[in-house]
Amino acid sequence: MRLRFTKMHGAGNDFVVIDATQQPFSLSPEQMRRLGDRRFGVGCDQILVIEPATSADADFRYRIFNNTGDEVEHCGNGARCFVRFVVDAGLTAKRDIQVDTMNRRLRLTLQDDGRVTVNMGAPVFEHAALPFDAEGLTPAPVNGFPLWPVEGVSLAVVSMGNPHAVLRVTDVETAPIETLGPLIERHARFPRRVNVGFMQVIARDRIALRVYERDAGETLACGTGACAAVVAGIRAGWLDAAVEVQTRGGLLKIEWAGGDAPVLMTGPAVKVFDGEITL
Ligand SMILES: N[C@H](CCC[C@H](N)C(=O)O)C(=O)O
Repeated sequence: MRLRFTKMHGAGNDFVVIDATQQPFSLSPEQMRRLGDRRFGVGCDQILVIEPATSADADFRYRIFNNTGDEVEHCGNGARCFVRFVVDAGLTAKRDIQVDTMNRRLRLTLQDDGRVTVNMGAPVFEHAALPFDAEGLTPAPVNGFPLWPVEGVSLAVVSMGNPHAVLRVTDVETAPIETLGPLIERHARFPRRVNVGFMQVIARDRIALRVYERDAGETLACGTGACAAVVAGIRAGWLDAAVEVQTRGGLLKIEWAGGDAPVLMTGPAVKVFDGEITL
């Protein structure tokens, strides 16, 4: 089938965006994998599919597939690229947009400087939300926030709609991403696997972050991972309510007032090229 797409990135986390409001979308998992393959297809971390809204007060629905073809619940960098796409494609005249993902309602605003602010919803700490199996583990609380011993490190577990395990490291450049990342990503205590964040606290308002993502491996940035890391850092008493997150692909700003307040993420969204592919 011939498919029109747009290649985009948010802080280096890259996407193939499919407008399914203007063309039928029905790819098999194998076709999705080929689309996402950096040698046999277009190549990306995730595939974003834009669909008409299915609820009255939303403007769109947007689905996210990792480049393995697995559908997932949320993608923060992708949400920003989604807004850039629908505005540039003339699919909406709005600049404040409401979109439904698999399990959340996001509110997004395209700023005058071209950055996008996303209301990412509130973090969830219940283990069933990830899911995380803490059976038999004794947490080591920091400032009353439980960190869980897994594979010899202390993990904060946070759901942003998708699952995150965050550990604090002294230097992200020397952190054992390649070994510990996959070990935790597919650890038995995370039955639906997990995104693994390695956070270096530089100051109370600045961290460096690398994320070994579920399915995709290390990406240059992870929006939901940045939210999860800042939330964990605030709960542990290491961070203030507004934090600049340095990722390998660029800077994200994350704000969280605590409790059941939503996490706000602001960052870039860039179109790279349009294309067509036959799958
Ligand atoms: N790999 C993630 C999905 C993409 C998240 C990330 N790209 C973001 O910007 O939030 C997962 O399986 O939950």
